[in-house]
Amino acid sequence: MEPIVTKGLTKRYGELFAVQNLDLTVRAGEVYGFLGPNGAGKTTTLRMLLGLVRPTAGTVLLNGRPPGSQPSVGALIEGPAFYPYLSGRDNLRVLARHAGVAARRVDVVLEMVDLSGRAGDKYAKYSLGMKQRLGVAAALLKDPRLLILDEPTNGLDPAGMADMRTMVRRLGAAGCTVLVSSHLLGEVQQICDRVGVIFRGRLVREGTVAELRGGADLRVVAAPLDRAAARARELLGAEAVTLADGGLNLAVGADRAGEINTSLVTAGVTVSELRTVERDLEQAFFELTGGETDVG
Ligand SMILES: Nc1ncnc2c1ncn2[C@@H]1O[C@H](COP(=O)(O)OP(=O)(O)OP(=O)(O)O)[C@@H](O)[C@H]1O
Repeated sequence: MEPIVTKGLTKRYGELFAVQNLDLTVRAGEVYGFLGPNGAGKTTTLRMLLGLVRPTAGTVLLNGRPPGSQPSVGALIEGPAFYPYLSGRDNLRVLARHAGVAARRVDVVLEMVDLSGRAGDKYAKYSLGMKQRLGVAAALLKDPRLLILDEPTNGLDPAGMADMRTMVRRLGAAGCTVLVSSHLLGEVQQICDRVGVIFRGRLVREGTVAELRGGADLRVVAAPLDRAAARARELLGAEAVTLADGGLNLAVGADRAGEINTSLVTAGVTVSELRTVERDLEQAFFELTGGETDVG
């Protein structure tokens, strides 16, 4: 059974469709990146997944059941409320008692988020990254099979972000399904198996990081460039050829490199460079959202 399936999920606020007709599937055991610029509808979607916001239309199934109080789902959706004067460990003990979770689980989750060494320190003394990780620890208390994290790296310094990434990867490797939202491509690119891109409330792409990148381009530097461009357009079609940085970017696979080289040389073009370049996710994201990103 899939941990998350939404069908036609929609939330309207007055005239505004915060989320529109969203079909999302998160598979068991994967780390799924929910990527989109600020205001794209990520938080609204996650709130609907957790049953905190009522959809205008559409359905959500978590492990085959409608959202609600399911022990198999943990979430960090907004800064969790902790007692500043209690230690991290004591804060978790309070939560564990409320949730009916055995006290010994507290040290297990502290270890999972790499806070064991600082568990006795007062929450007020924690860095933002440690506070966020304690929030994740709280979400893990009930040993959920599905973890939903809303922008867990928001506001963190690079070291805090790296710690959070390591932690999410480790949870994924341990068999937990994780849905993590972000407006930062780099984050998602580094930790996620699959990515869904949301823009203006709609899911505009879904796939693996590699699929989203759309494969590689061929980069050609040649002279005269105009003749090279004309020949490449004849061979590959105009839409596959882009002039950039004093060369050509060709949207074709590396398997055509030899053929392209021969064709250019035959046309009297001198080829000084011909190599494959990976398109990065940032470029794909930029194209999908028409440049309206908050790429960090
Ligand atoms: N309660 C609400 N009432 C009216 N409009 C809302 C409400 N909640 C969200 N919106 C609007 O819905 C859109 C999507 O917001 P949402 O918070 O889901 O985006 P987001 O992708 O999570 O962005 P961010 O990263 O900035 O939180 C925004 O235009 C927002 O202003």
